[in-house]
Amino acid sequence: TRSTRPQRLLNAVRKHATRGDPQSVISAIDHFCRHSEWAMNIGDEKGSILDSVVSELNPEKVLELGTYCGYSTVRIARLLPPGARLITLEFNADYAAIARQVIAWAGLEDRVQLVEGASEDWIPRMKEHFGIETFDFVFLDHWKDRYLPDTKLMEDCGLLRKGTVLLADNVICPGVPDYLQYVRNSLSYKSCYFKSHLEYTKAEDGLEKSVFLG
Ligand SMILES: COCc1ccccc1-c1cc(O)c2[nH]cnc(=O)c2c1
Ligand SMILES: [Mg+2]
Repeated sequence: TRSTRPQRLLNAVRKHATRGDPQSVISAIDHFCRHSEWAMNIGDEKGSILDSVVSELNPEKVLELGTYCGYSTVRIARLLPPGARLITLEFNADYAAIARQVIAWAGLEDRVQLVEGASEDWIPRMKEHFGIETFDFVFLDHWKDRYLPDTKLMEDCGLLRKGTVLLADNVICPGVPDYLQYVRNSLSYKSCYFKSHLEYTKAEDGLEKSVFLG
């Protein structure tokens, strides 16, 4: 049977990246997506913005919504101190299977917990199942129609605290108008837009950074 694009992306990581070297995994995926097949990783341009937000914040507890092949998981986890924890939720079992292997190739499995399932099922279980009180940083990169309901669900579950930072991918392309309107107009958030480009293309896209004010 034909291989899938995520499987071909993993093959490129195994062929070109060094085990235990997260930067080489990132570079191998970016090279594959620029020169072989486009894939919906955040990419190197928006990825540098993600890096700067994470480095400035130094979060202990991180939630990622939407793992895909684990590219942004590796980008974030490589910047975390060994005691920090990143929980990443992926609905698609095939993507999750590839992501586990990409994360392991980068040598970051000790900091990452990949959970398969729907965000709306797992967000209410973060406290009792993972012993999480609140998150310091949340990266939203999953289904665009889930950004707003999942943000409201995290608020209702008490998973956000004064100063928690939400960073949302694709706020222009494909776009998340309802989420943008909410975080930009709610008195509970201080929001700002980082203009960039859709991964590996010249199309406009950007990241929205929103600080929860409690
Ligand atoms: C399957 O659509 C791929 C695509 C096609 C055209 C434009 C944008 C996207 C796109 C880009 C992304 O960074 C994404 N990140 C997370 N979940 C997505 O569905 C997603 C989609
Ligand atoms: Mg994205």
